[in-house]
Amino acid sequence: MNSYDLIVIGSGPAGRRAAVQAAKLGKSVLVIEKGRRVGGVSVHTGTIPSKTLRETALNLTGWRERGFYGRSYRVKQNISAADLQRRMLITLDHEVDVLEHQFARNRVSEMHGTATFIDANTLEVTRNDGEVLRVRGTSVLLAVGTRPYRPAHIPFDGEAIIDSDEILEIKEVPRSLAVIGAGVIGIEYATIFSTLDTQVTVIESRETMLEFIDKEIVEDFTYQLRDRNMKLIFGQAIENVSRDESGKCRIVLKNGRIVVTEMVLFAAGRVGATDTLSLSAAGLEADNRGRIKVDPETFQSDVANIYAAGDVVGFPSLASTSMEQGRIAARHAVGAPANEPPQYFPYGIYAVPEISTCGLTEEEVIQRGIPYECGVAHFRETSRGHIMGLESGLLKMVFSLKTRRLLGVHIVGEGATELVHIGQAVLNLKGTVEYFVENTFNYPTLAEAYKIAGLDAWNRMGELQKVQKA
Ligand SMILES: Cc1cc2nc3c(=O)[nH]c(=O)nc-3n(C[C@H](O)[C@H](O)[C@H](O)COP(=O)(O)OP(=O)(O)OC[C@H]3O[C@@H](n4cnc5c(N)ncnc54)[C@H](O)[C@@H]3O)c2cc1C
Ligand SMILES: NC(=O)c1ccc[n+]([C@@H]2O[C@H](COP(=O)([O-])OP(=O)(O)OC[C@H]3O[C@@H](n4cnc5c(N)ncnc54)[C@H](O)[C@@H]3O)[C@@H](O)[C@H]2O)c1
Repeated sequence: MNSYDLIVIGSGPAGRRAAVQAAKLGKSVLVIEKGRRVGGVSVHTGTIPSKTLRETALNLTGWRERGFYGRSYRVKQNISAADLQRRMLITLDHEVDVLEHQFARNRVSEMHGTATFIDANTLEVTRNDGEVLRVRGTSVLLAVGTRPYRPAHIPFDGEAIIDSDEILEIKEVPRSLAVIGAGVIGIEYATIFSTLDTQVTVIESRETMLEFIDKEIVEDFTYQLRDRNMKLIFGQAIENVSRDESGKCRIVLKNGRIVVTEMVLFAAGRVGATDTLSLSAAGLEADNRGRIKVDPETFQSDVANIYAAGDVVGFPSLASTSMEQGRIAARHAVGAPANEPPQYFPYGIYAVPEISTCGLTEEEVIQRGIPYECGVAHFRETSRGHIMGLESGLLKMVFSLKTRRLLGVHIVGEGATELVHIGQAVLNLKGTVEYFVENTFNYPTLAEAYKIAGLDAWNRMGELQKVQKA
């Protein structure tokens, strides 16, 4: 039986960073991946395919140019599902190639098969060709991720009633689509398909969506979606979903309303992929959503030599945070502890338009009783916004009145997921409103919105200070 310092189960963002980190520290590492190719959900069914689909849809529809040329402007008429998938496959191949090369040059061993525990140090791997073998690890990292939640009462058929894995393989772009669940996945796909002129209806059982995002940003976002005719139904549970004789999907809501569409995307959460691991053999157990409890600083589970990182440990379930969790877990596992990560990380929602946020929302600041001031800039106030023909886009910053420090940055609009990093740096370096007022920003850029929002807040905060000093 082969032995390794660290065995990593899963080759998604958490697994891959962990494996390379341990290898860089001179440890022997094995990655076990049940998929045919490495990369995990992130590369094959989640982050990268959905973001590539988004980029393709925006390019082929000419979405970004419509501010100038009107809503009927198209780069390509009749965009097909094949058009959308072509670019995705090329991107995925490239991602896998980069990853394989990383593993090879860092001497990380790979095994393709499904891992199950025999005991806390021993794993049985059923390889994809049927062969079964055992391996031993001093430490084991569970980076098995999640899969779509598929409740029994939804009649998934892989064709018209689908989950977020299956949406990547559709044969035609639907004329109408109902998206059940206004979480990040649901909202990203709903808005992407809306750019393709699909009539989209979003059904969400809660009264609002994206509750962790600053309310003013969600309001602006919601207005934009409604303005382009997307139907948003909040506070409505689903009675049943079916297909009629003509193949159309019928969604009956608890209040009796019926929504009829060509396709239904069920995107109401995900569950940890822990059911095939035989966790009990290692002395571990998962919660009712398949997730594993860990120490938030070391990612060590209740069993000393077993660690878990990435989506399988729950919030925030991002590729970005999973990578960092994997790296930290690997360092602890091989006895080279890492520093704690900075307090604030960015969250990017690749809807159309993008949303990105870092730090405290205005609602959180109020809840904590912190005296504060906000600064706001509209992208249409920036020269870059004019050049790009932007009609929308909003950047908001929240500052402490007492310390003048930036507490949170919230953006909706073009480039939000890139722009947020300026705010993130100031936030984690404990910068104040003066940073934005005193520094010069490239012109014309969207980043100038920081200057405008900073001045907006400072004008009010400055007056307050003078009064206090007097
Ligand atoms: C549609 C969608 C869009 C997303 N968009 C973004 C985004 O824009 N930005 C962002 O930061 N995050 C995004 N995410 C989230 C991101 O994909 C996840 O946070 C990330 O993939 C989690 O990484 P992970 O390492 O935990 O595991 P995963 O990427 O889930 O990979 C786990 C791997 O483990 C393997 N595995 C499972 N069980 C076993 C076993 N028993 N034996 C062997 N192998 C096993 C699986 O085959 C899989 O390859 C998105 C997710 C989805 C679904
Ligand atoms: N851009 C990104 O970073 C990105 C993109 C996609 C996914 N993700 C990650 O993937 C994870 C999973 O995303 P998700 O959107 O599937 O899950 P989620 O749990 O975040 O959202 C599910 C939504 O569906 C609603 N819902 C649940 N049951 C329902 C029902 N029966 N009818 C109507 N609505 C219902 C919930 O109230 C919730 O709003 C997220 O935690 C997220 O971090 C990140």
